[in-house]
Amino acid sequence: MARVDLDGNPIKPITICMIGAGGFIGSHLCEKLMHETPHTVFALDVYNDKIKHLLEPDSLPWAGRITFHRLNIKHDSRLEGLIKMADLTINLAAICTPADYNTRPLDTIYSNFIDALPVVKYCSENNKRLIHFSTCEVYGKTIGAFLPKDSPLRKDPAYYVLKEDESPCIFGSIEKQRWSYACAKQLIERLIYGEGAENGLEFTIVRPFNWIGPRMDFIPGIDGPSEGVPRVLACFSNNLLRGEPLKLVDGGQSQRTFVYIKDAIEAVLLMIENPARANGHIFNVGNPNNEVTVRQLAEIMIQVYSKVSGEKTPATPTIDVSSKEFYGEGYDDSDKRIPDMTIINKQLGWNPKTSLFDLLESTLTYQHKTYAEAIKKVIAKPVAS
Ligand SMILES: NC(=O)c1ccc[n+]([C@@H]2O[C@H](COP(=O)([O-])OP(=O)(O)OC[C@H]3O[C@@H](n4cnc5c(N)ncnc54)[C@H](O)[C@@H]3O)[C@@H](O)[C@H]2O)c1
Ligand SMILES: O=c1ccn([C@@H]2O[C@H](COP(=O)(O)OP(=O)(O)O[C@H]3OC[C@@H](O)[C@H](O)[C@H]3O)[C@@H](O)[C@H]2O)c(=O)[nH]1
Repeated sequence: MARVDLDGNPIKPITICMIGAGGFIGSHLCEKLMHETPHTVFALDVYNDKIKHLLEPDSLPWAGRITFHRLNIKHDSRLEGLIKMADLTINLAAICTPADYNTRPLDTIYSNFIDALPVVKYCSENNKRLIHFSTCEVYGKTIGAFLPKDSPLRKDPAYYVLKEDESPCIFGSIEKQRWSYACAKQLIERLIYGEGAENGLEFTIVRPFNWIGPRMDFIPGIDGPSEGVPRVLACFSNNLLRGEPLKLVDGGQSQRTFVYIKDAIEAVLLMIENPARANGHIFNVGNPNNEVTVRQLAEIMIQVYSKVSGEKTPATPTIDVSSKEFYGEGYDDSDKRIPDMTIINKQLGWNPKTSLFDLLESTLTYQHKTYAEAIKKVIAKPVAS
């Protein structure tokens, strides 16, 4: 049965240059493209651990449709040629773990702005379509965050719902270096938008709202550095696997909406295969129905993990820590992230399906299956004298 786009036109196979294909989102996107479409992928990244299962053995049904190119886009002459050979470039490459933003602000700014400049240039000069991954963090803080704590207006959606074509970008002061990432992402968005307006670049910008699922980041001391600080799903998974209390930064009062990676990848495939509907647009991709405070997230994960692992919940399941202690100087946070869904509904007819409980059940099942044995060995091993 020939595959058709949202307007009933047959979808013809294309070649995609995917930068950062070896990461969390990239690995799921490569899986989707190999399993469900005829498209060809050049997978560019410095690592390929998360996509190795797609690259070998040669007997895989899609063999030949995905090739891995180990390169660092900061300084690799192969980049332009690969963009020119493809029909579409998807740029996922970034330093995107908050623990780095205030501790490695220069690397963060270079990674999220400077290093993306040649990608945009090569696409624009060669009339190639670009799908660029930004972040919901470009919205920063809500307008409501500045209202008095007891103001009834805080309940008014006009003060907290985040809309691509209306909401401002509100960051903390310069010494709050956490915002180095979001501000770099804002400026690359503005550059891409300008290339579209002035030079006709066909672009789509994606603002992910906390996509979570298997293969996100790493478990410190197992498949990442012991001192590494990944994003909250991996931090909490690590604490649960080790039977440690989950650390709630500044009491875990910040709110987030989480969307299952598999739902979100559906939205990206719609953007890839419906260029006429996606070009020129910025899209929120998230699940407004899955809002929790970080403390509530911890509580649900504790409950689900004990169901998945059969282990009982430790006496002290959570502890509060200060952001200064956990992240160091210059941390700041987004208070609330609820995506307005009007534009993505209208253009692509996409909506998320998976509840927070269900996505956490499948993700923690994966985490427990993948890491529990290795963690037991590490815990059992006497500390090196
Ligand atoms: N996961 C989310 O919830 C989320 C939310 C908002 C924004 N994003 C954005 O989506 C994109 C992908 O995020 P992710 O969650 O998959 O992160 P990730 O860290 O798992 O993936 C990023 C990948 O880019 C690669 N990369 C970084 N710099 C590179 C370079 N110079 N050359 C080659 N490869 C390089 C990394 O090796 C990594 O594999 C990022 O741009 C991020 O800002 C993700
Ligand atoms: O162990 C932890 C880890 C994190 N947290 C808190 O959990 C919340 C989420 O933290 P994360 O590290 O997952 O990342 P954030 O949601 O703040 O930003 C992320 O959003 C989407 C993308 O732009 C990036 O992947 C990243 O910037 C923050 O309030 C953080 O302070 C804890 O309370 N305890």
